Amino acid sequence: MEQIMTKPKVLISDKMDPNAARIFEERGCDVDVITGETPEQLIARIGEYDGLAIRSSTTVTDEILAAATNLKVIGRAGIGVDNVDIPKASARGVVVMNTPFGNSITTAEHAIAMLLALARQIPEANTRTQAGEWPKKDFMGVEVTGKTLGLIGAGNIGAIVASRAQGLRMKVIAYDPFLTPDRAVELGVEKVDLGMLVQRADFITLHTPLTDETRNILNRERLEQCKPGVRIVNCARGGLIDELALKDLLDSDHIAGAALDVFAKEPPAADHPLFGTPGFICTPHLGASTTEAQVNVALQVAEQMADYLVDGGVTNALNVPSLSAEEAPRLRPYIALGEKLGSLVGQLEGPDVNSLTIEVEGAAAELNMKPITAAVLAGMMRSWSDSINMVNAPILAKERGLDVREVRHGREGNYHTLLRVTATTGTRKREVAGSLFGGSEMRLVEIAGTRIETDLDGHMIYVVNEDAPGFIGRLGSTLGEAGVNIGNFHLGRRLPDRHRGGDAVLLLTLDQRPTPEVLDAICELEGVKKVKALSF
Ligand SMILES: NC(=O)C1=CN([C@@H]2O[C@H](COP(=O)(O)OP(=O)(O)OC[C@H]3O[C@@H](n4cnc5c(N)ncnc54)[C@H](O)[C@@H]3O)[C@@H](O)[C@H]2O)C=CC1
Ligand SMILES: O=C(O)CCC(=O)C(=O)O
Repeated sequence: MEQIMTKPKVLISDKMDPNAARIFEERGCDVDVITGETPEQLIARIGEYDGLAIRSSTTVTDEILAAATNLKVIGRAGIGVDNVDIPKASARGVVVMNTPFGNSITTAEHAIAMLLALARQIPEANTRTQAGEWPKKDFMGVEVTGKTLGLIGAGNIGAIVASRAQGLRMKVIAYDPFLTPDRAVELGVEKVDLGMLVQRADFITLHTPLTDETRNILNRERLEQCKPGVRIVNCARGGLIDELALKDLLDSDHIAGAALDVFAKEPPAADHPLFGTPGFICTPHLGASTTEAQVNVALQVAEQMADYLVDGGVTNALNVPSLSAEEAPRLRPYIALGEKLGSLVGQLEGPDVNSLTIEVEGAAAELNMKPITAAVLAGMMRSWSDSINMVNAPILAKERGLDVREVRHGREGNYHTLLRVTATTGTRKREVAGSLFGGSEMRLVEIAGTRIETDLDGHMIYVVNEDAPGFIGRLGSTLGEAGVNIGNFHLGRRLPDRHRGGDAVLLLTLDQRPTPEVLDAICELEGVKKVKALSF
């Protein structure tokens, strides 16, 4: 993917284990650690950075992204990315990554700790005992052994909670629309619907992201349907539970206990209605706060971001396909070739292109095609519109309704490796092909049905003319009279017959950009059918 030639600059804007800064430095990045800034301060600063490493305190809004004119990647040292406007980041071509496993054990352990704390009312018993009381009779707890735990969300953290709860001899049921029956068997959990879960569970723990579907998943109605005496733990995201309804149902003793690590608004107001409610306990979003988890996520986010900024590798990105740091160097010349071929068809056909076919053959057919396709799209659309890169090009192509096909040929062709791009508009079809010589030197090898072999570099002119004697001389004189020097000259006859008297295709590299007057003069030469200035 995109590679930075100067030293990449990274900002760590949230409190993060120092290993992150160390890794960035070791990987050749300049790094600043500046935490606790206001959004305005971040907006003023962000323009100078290529990478932004965050936890949950920094909220990356479109305003911040708009000011982040150099930003290539945002790395979340953690799982939830609801503090990043991912659609806006994608539209601006910024990769968003997270570390999906680094803190999952820690967060699952926190959920189990909260569950046991609720079952035995440990926080309040502790407070009163240390205050000099001996309130033994006020704290009758419940055993968890033999009780039913209802998991809402059985992904990474939910699965770990299930295994720990099974160790405590609990029966685990789970509501997760994406949980397959096979996976449920593997986890040893019973898959149920949400209605069934709330009716049967003695304890409920939540482990979903906050989405439009999960917001208020435990709303007042669902909370009222819960088994009387239920205890609920949320170490996932605020907003999954209706906090006011939770307060009312704790007050009425329908719910025996609730433990929140996360709140709809963080930090919550000092007079939050749940504070002081009997049976309610909370922690300040501590789910991921262990030494082990913070080292894990810091190391992982820094390695991933450096892979991208230094080598072009992409891991755990939420808005682009993965590309390993080993694959990236092999793909880099194809990405460059794809961008050039895309740019060529984009310049020749303009924004009328409505479908694009990308074919790979020979050695190219062994590679991950997604980055090559993204490069062709970026090259093509960048010739019509600014701020396009490999991250936002596939999204913008989809928005435009561009039909994009990828074809991988097993056949052996004339070239060791070949990338062919065919763009169609309502009326025309444009086919170009390129190859790599010596592993990395790119060449255009076919255009308009004509075999040719040229670099696509600098200022060029593309000419289609009737193949007749004297034309090249007249063209040379026209350019010479205008003071335009020809650097390179490539000529081919159109396939398949390549007969004399048909059309010829010329690609000229010039030392300077041709003026509109020069192009008009070439257009007027006898036999000229098409002239187009190109630049790469
Ligand atoms: N308190 C804390 O400090 C931390 C909180 N978290 C939160 O925990 C959440 C879960 O993390 P992981 O398990 O790693 O994520 P995950 O992506 O592995 O699992 C999420 C699960 O939720 C399920 N899900 C999605 N929509 C659902 C719906 N409408 N109803 C029921 N299930 C649904 C998915 O199918 C998936 O299995 C994260 O999204 C994050 O917000 C994560 C780490 C630390
Ligand atoms: O970074 C943190 O402390 C919060 C972790 C978290 O919420 C997450 O990883 O989703």
